[in-house]
Amino acid sequence: MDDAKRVEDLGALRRRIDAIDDEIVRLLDQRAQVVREVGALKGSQGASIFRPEREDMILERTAGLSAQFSPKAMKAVFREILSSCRALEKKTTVAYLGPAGTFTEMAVLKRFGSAVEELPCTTVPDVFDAVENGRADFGVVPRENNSQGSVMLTLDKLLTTPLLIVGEVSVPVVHNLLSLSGSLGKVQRVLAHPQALAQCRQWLSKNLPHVQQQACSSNAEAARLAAQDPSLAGIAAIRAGDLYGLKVAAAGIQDSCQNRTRFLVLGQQKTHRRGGDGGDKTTFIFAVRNRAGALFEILKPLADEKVDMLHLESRPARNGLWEYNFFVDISGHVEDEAVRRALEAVRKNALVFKFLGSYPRAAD
Ligand SMILES: O=C(O)C(=O)C[C@]1(C(=O)O)C=C[C@@H](O)C=C1
Repeated sequence: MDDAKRVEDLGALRRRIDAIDDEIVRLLDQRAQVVREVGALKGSQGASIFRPEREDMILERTAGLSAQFSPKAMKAVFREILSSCRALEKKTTVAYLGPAGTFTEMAVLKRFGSAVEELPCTTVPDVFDAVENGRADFGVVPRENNSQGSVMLTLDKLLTTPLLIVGEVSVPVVHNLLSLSGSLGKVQRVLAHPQALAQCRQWLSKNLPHVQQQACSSNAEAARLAAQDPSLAGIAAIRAGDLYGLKVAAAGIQDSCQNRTRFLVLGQQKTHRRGGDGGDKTTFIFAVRNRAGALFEILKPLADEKVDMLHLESRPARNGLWEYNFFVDISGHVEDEAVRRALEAVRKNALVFKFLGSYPRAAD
């Protein structure tokens, strides 16, 4: 085939691609038009614009439709379509534990897509305050890491906040050693959030045994500082490295390759039932009087109603009496009859009871 023919063929193929792209945009515009109508209808009923359970259904349904693309690729495309469509209904502001480049920001992007106004906050309580005071529509905070356990500041705020949990996001935690040079030999001090230092302990003691370690308020802050001094390296996500112009000195240095963090999405309005097997999750807090069999008795209605308990955790009630608040995650939605009845029974027998929300369970 001569060069002229090849250029002609390439031109023809690209013209076909352009025509298909025109069609995709035409369909996206059509979708946007319908979403605007949904927005107007919901606005007139005072219904919430963000419907995570509906978005999850769309993401899952469309993930399996393509003959060419993987479910992961389809989800990435539709996440952004949903994000832009939602923004046509209403601008959404999301507060999160910042700065930009943290895993919490990655959780924001995974749940909401990029068509949101981001409000980075310096502490977990600040995120709660931003949503409680109406400066943000939603908040995203870390709840639990599967190797380091619970985030106490989040649990403590859940005890008193009027907000509800409206969703959860699970993010794989991949730590990287980032520096200006990208050379391991030049690193004289490693900076990171204490959780990240703990999650990379074995790697650090094996590969940088004599290098000093310094705790920072966040991994993104560690990356920011590393960008100012060539002798420093920060442990952070690749995204933080991109933001601060750092190179990768070592990738994937976390000790567990299963390392994930679960984040909670906080909001003002209840989330509707998604349904399906294991599709929803409900979280509540209770306290009981300290006597024999109290915990067994209060949880018995869950067993009676065949409600699956996913997580049980205690925190000191801080009243000086060695009493505890219990944080519970169960499978199902409060709109499910069995869950409603079980929660009613728990509420009746508890000294303290606080419903924190029913929401779609993170898919991965
Ligand atoms: O179905 C809705 O309630 C919509 O507002 C539409 C839509 C969408 O783009 O499909 C947009 C935002 C919601 O979070 C869920 C879905």
